[in-house]
Amino acid sequence: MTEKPRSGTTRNHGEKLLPSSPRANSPSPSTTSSTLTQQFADIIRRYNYYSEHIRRILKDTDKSYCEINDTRVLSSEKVSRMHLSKADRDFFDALETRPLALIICSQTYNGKSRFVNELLNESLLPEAPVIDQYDVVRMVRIKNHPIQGASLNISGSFEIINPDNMYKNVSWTTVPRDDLVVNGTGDLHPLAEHDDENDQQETASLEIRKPLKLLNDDLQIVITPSNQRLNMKQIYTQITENVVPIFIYVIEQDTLSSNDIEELRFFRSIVPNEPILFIRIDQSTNSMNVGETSCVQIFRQLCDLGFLSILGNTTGDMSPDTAPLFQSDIIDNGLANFTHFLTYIRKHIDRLIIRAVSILQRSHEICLDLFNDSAFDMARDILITPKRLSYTREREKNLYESLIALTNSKQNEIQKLILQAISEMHETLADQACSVDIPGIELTDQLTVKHARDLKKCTTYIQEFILIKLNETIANKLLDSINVLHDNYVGTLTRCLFSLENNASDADESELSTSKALQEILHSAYEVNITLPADSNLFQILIDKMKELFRTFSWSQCPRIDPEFKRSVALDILNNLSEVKLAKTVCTQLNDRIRMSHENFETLLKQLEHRHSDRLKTTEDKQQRVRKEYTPKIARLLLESTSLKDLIQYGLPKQGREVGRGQYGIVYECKSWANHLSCVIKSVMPPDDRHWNDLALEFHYLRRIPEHPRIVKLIGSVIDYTNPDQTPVLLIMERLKRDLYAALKTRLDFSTRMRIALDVVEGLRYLHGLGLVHRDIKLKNVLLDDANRVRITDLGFCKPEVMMSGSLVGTPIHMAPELFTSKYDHTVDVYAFGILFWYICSNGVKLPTNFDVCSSKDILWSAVKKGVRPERLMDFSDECWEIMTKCWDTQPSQRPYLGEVQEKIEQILNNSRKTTN
Ligand SMILES: Nc1ncnc2c1ncn2[C@@H]1O[C@H](COP(=O)(O)OP(=O)(O)OP(=O)(O)O)[C@@H](O)[C@H]1O
Repeated sequence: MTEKPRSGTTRNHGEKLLPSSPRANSPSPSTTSSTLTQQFADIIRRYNYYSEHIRRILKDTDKSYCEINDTRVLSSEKVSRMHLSKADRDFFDALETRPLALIICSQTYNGKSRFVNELLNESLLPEAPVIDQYDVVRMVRIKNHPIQGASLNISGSFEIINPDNMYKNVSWTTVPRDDLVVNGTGDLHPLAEHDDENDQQETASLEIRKPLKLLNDDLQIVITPSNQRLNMKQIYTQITENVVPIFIYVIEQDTLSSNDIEELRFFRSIVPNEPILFIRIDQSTNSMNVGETSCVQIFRQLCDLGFLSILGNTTGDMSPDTAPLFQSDIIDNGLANFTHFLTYIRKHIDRLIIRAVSILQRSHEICLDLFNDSAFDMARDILITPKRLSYTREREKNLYESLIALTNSKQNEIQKLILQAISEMHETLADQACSVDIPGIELTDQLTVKHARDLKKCTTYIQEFILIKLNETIANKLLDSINVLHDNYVGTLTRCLFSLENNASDADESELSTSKALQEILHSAYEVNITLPADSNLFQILIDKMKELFRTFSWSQCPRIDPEFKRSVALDILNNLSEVKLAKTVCTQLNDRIRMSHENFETLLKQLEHRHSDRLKTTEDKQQRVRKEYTPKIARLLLESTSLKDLIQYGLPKQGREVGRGQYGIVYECKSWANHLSCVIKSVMPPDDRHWNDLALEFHYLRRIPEHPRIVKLIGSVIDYTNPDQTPVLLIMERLKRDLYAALKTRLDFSTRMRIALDVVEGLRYLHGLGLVHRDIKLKNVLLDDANRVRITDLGFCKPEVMMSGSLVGTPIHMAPELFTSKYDHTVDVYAFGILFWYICSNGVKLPTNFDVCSSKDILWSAVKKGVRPERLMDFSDECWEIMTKCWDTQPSQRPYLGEVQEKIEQILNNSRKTTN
């Protein structure tokens, strides 16, 4: 698409933007050839103008997404969610690179030629009887070109079919029959043989180039072939090749034949969402009167096919995603004037642009949602991870101390356990030892050992056998007594470590392994070793003890290694075990083991803390970039895409008289816009990028807030690009009667004022419930309707708590002292409400004297920081005074919940009503 100069750039603010809005620029009822050409040109200019904006927004969007991708503030999975789909990209590519084409279809060739000739206002195509209904007619492409010419083109190629078929020195005014009809004769014998070359000749299209006022580089006409042996799909591919199609179906017979119906049905099946404009013309070239009966009949047939609806088509609905089938339309008596035709073409083109801009808008919305979610996740991570780490440390310390205390206190118990195990198993073990096979020992016929060292081996083997058995029993008993602790501590610790591990999952592998290592240590320290497997330390202790006991054993007697010997060795060890010594050694060993594990745990936890603190630093950087850089950038793109959509659909709002002024903009009345009566236009001219961003965020958050009776309704937005040096952003909102400042000037009765206070609290609670903080509550941002009910406005500083980066914003007298520390939360709104409530109770707009004496903003702020607040006025009741003083408490944590404030004001209101009654 090429850039087109804008025309009619004179502008009466709010009245006219060129290209003008669809409604403001409706074609005149009777369209002559020259106005038709003019209006067509306007439509195409408008299309180019908006396309250019869309291209720019798309380019900026791609650039921003690239940056977001490169800086990895979002995971690649999230980034892929906001990227445009392949189908969307193809759509943009088509809009950018292809011209629009009116694709003219009809029941007969004659219908098409009559319509096209009428549209171009010249006899370009031969009509009946030169071409008859059985002629095989080529597809024709008509282009605007300064030099007249024609050629035969093969579909899908830029080549012409054969140099002989190039029409040089075309001088005709009407295309000769032979150039249009396949084989020139018009006879297509069904049994005629076709080779490839003949097929190409037959299906080649005729391209006509000539100076045509109606067309231009961005608009062509394509006439579908007639009676060709191609199927509908091939025809569809051929006629839509390299163009953005607008389908026109000319009906020139009384009804649709079964063949027409079949073709239309097929068309619908291959492109269900493509709308068609049906244009009914009469059969006779002379009469323009069309019979009503046939009109009704055709209408019914098209309804049956699903192109039209008895309820009326929805061409007025500009939503790009809804009911595309019913965007088809029908025009009766289509050649009489082209008014309806032009209206349809403009709406169709608007729909294309709206679809494009909606794709961008949706992508921006997804991106901002992802930012919001990730800002929330990051804030939570930054807040919770250190707490989780210290909790883990605490729990482990508790576990360690309890285990040490337990093992110390359990020495007696362990001693008893050992004694009990020995006595329980005494006989059984002795019996089992009798039948034990000792491997790797060579015995004589008398069952004696051949070498002295084998006797020691036999003895050791039986001793070990006994100890393994004993070990199992003791370990199980020990484990039972420590199980309670395991459940209490190890479970919690494991869970805590697991979540730390999960937290670190976005980070590198080493963090994962640290967490894993901690888990392993936990298990080895407090679980695995307590089960005392055969190769555990406890076992080794017992073996060592045994060795001490049996050092004096004499082997000179050379006993027989028979069951009796085995039993006596077993009994020896069982009888000589000292449970006291064993228990003590077991406890010491357990203590050592636990202490060692505890120290390991501490070392690794420190490492984990370091890694998390590095990670959290990166997270904080990301959080700042998301808050301060990317969110405003995408919000601005969203403001542009949404505003462009609104501009195309509803045009520029008409600006009425000024109703108010803020620091950043002027508010004008506007009688109606976008089907809304009584609106205001807040016109803001952002002086720099920062203000642009603030405005874009205000727009974004206000737009995302579900409708609520206490929050002003945003109807839409438009950026006025008329003057490229000054592009005011117009936010269109519902109109209210006045602001609270104006209302208090006229004085209000007590219950009305309490009602207003309650409404403000309700609105604030709603915003806080959505995670938003208003940050600029003041008299002028509280709007009142005719019944003095409130709608909170000016969400310029309103942000989700997780997106706030501690900026100093607000209106001085309403600003809480902690705003200067950069660390604050939603309670700044409670503070501001306290000041607002002071005004409400004072029933006026006079500054509190304590503030009035401050000669500058800085003096006021330093007084506020020192605790200076508005003075109590004579007629303040205790209850009201208590509410305001609590709300403006210096300590944010001491300020009341708005729910409590609401209850108290309700009580005050009820009491006042009772007194009045
Ligand atoms: N929707 C509305 N209906 C009626 N009047 C409105 C509406 N919105 C704003 N106004 C009037 O316009 C004035 C300016 O509004 P605006 O939101 O631009 O600025 P502000 O809140 O007064 O100041 P600032 O933006 O500097 O904080 C308001 O004080 C109010 O009187």
